[in-house]
Amino acid sequence: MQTVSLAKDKIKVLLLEGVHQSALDTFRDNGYHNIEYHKKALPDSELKERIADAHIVGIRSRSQLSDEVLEAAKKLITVGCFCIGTNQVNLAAASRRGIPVFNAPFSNTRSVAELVIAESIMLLRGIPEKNALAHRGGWLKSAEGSFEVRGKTLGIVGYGHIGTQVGVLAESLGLKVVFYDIENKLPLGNARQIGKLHELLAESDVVTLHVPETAQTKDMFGAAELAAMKAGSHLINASRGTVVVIEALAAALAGKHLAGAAIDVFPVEPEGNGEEFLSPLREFDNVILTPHIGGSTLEAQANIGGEVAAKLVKYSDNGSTLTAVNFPEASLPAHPGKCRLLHIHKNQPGVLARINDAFSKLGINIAAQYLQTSDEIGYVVIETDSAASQPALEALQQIPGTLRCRVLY
Ligand SMILES: NC(=O)c1ccc[n+]([C@@H]2O[C@H](COP(=O)([O-])OP(=O)(O)OC[C@H]3O[C@@H](n4cnc5c(N)ncnc54)[C@H](O)[C@@H]3O)[C@@H](O)[C@H]2O)c1
Ligand SMILES: O=C(O)[C@H](O)COP(=O)(O)O
Repeated sequence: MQTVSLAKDKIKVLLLEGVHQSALDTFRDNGYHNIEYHKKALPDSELKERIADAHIVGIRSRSQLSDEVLEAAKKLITVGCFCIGTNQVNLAAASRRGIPVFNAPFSNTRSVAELVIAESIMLLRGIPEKNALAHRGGWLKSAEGSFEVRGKTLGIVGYGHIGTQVGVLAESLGLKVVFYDIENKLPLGNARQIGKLHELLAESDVVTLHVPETAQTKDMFGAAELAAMKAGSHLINASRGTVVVIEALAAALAGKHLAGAAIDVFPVEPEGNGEEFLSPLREFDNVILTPHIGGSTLEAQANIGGEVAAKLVKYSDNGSTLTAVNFPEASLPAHPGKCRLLHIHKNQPGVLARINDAFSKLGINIAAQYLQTSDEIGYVVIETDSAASQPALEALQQIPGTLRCRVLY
């Protein structure tokens, strides 16, 4: 069990993958100066070493926080994903250890949507192959296979934060928008939800994928889905590399069933900028290949840095878990003049009663109390007078089912 009650200069913040300067500024502005910063993701063994004494860790999509890595992170109180995806973190393992995980659900969505729109235009004009040819000294001035996007149909798979923005931007260019989602979604503008994926595929000139990485979306686009797409249509994937079976896509391109594709994410991506990018798609001039940069604009990165760092600081200072992706969400007011105890436990009957009973026996007055639960986790926040903080913390540590306790002054 972990007990953390530390001065800010003792709290180590480990930031990886070159998160934006705005994250460092936010930590420093809030009194967190013990920051270890790395421009890249770390190999597993080094990650385990560096994370061992970290209280707060910030990553992007590259670092894998597996059960094993989290096991090595004995002091970790919270994780920030400075991106949207949280599939790189074993969320269940983090929950089991009482570690809330935060992300930036909106800040890079516009950047992805803009890229997708640009790629749709490029693909329908046949620009990728004309561009590639020109780089090799060729000249292909022809209207053959070159189309306006106006009046064409864009099929969006996953109509969430990114998919909806893609739809709105696409309509402003005169595209018809259809979408497929496992949930019933409010269609924006004139967009139309289609209940069956294959029906969407049959009528779309461009299909763009915006689903998260889940067990259900793994290999979601294989040979059958690609064959169900209109002959001469295009596929865009800026979601996750596991969603498309890349060999099946290569076969659909080789057989000329698809006229082109734009792929930003891959089943296996290079560890860093120095490493060679290997993919069966490299041979196709009609495929736009981008190195997972859908969300990589300076605007997005600056916003994400400030947003996620602020969430981590707030959790560390005040206990708020609002928008945590794996944890009961508690929005907590400031606690001037009181000490705040955070108690994270397995969600089992009787914990709150035991806490109140223990405090009552010790004569500790509870000034305020909050409880939020999820299936697995219970999160109790208690305010007492500062003088009572130590006995209160000791009492909390004895409660059966306790995963972690922390005191905030
Ligand atoms: N390329 C990049 O740099 C980049 C940047 C940002 C996000 N992303 C990826 O894009 C994904 C989507 O981002 P978002 O902000 O729009 O997420 P979101 O959660 O707002 O939307 C995802 C949508 O997909 C739907 N969905 C889930 N499973 C589905 C399924 N099996 N079939 C159809 N629909 C399904 C959900 O209901 C939801 O509407 C992220 O999870 C992330 O992996 C990539
Ligand atoms: O999940 C995301 O937001 C994207 O995949 C971007 O990830 P990145 O921050 O590693 O570019």
